[in-house]
Amino acid sequence: MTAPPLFPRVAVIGLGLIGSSLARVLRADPTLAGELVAADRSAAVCARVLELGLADRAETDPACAVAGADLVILAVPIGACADLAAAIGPHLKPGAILTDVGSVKQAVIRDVAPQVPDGVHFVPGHPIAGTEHSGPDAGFADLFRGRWCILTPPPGTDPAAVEKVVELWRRAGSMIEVMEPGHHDRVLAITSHLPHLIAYTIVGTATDLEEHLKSEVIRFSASGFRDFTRIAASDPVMWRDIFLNNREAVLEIIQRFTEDLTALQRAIRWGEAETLEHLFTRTRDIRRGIIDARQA
Ligand SMILES: NC(=O)C1=CN([C@@H]2O[C@H](COP(=O)(O)OP(=O)(O)OC[C@H]3O[C@@H](n4cnc5c(N)ncnc54)[C@H](O)[C@@H]3O)[C@@H](O)[C@H]2O)C=CC1
Ligand SMILES: O=C(O)C(=O)Cc1ccc(O)cc1
Repeated sequence: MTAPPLFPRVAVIGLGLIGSSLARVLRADPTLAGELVAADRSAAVCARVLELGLADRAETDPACAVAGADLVILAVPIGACADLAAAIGPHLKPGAILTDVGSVKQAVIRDVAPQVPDGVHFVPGHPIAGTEHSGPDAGFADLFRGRWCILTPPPGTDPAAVEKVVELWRRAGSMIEVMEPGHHDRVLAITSHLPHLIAYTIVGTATDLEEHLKSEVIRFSASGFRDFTRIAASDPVMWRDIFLNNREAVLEIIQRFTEDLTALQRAIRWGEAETLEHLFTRTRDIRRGIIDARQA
């Protein structure tokens, strides 16, 4: 007799880039998941998910989708989590595990935890992997391979539930780190949220240029600007929600960034060659450190 899968029934809510990538991981490993139920508020997404063979069933009503599920994964924009948690909370099976993939953790915990009934285990998570694309066709099973996934379980969370979510991400090929949610939000403010904000700003500045200059920018765009346009093409609703929900940490890091930018502005104005070279040497060391860590 074969052993039952780790999660006999899984419900994935939100079948965009991340949800559909996870669905592909779950589909590929019968020892990981049994029945897979998809829920998305878009009927078109539900239909596409079934066409792609990513789920056994697809529902537009999340409450129907979570009934009887052993694992429920929220993979929707952060701003949708509060209402969604309220809608599914009463329908979660006792003993079920609820997890999410949101890019900000304190706000999601604030919005979701109060809706989680006793006996259901909430293990918040965040895969540090993605692209600028959205929707069920954009997902792929290898998205998480070799990338970090950060879990931020509240104190007192059942260790067996945390271990099961760790195992899910291990099977997706990720490396796992457990972190306090506030710390997660500060780290991501600098490593992910500020870079996206800078990209949106640079591309916005180029967009506002006079017409003739703008067409030259597009025509002759060198790789630096092109890289920024990739990031600035990321989903507007998702990033709106990230900035609104990681307000404190992002404002703090913008303040520091602005001070550093002003210092650079000053160095350029006054021709302080050494200041510029010194900073650019330090930043090159950071890049080398990242590459070395990846190869280690
Ligand atoms: N895109 C990325 O690179 C990464 C995204 N994340 C997080 O993953 C989550 C999902 O992001 P993506 O997959 O990129 O988004 P996406 O835009 O590709 O997909 C989101 C899906 O959720 C559905 N949806 C929205 N509100 C809903 C609701 N109330 N009920 C049911 N379905 C709903 C949409 O119809 C859509 O199909 C976000 O919270 C984001 O912060 C985490 C890591 C990377
Ligand atoms: O596409 C990129 O460069 C990303 O940075 C993807 C990404 C977006 C949001 C996250 O919370 C994690 C990863």
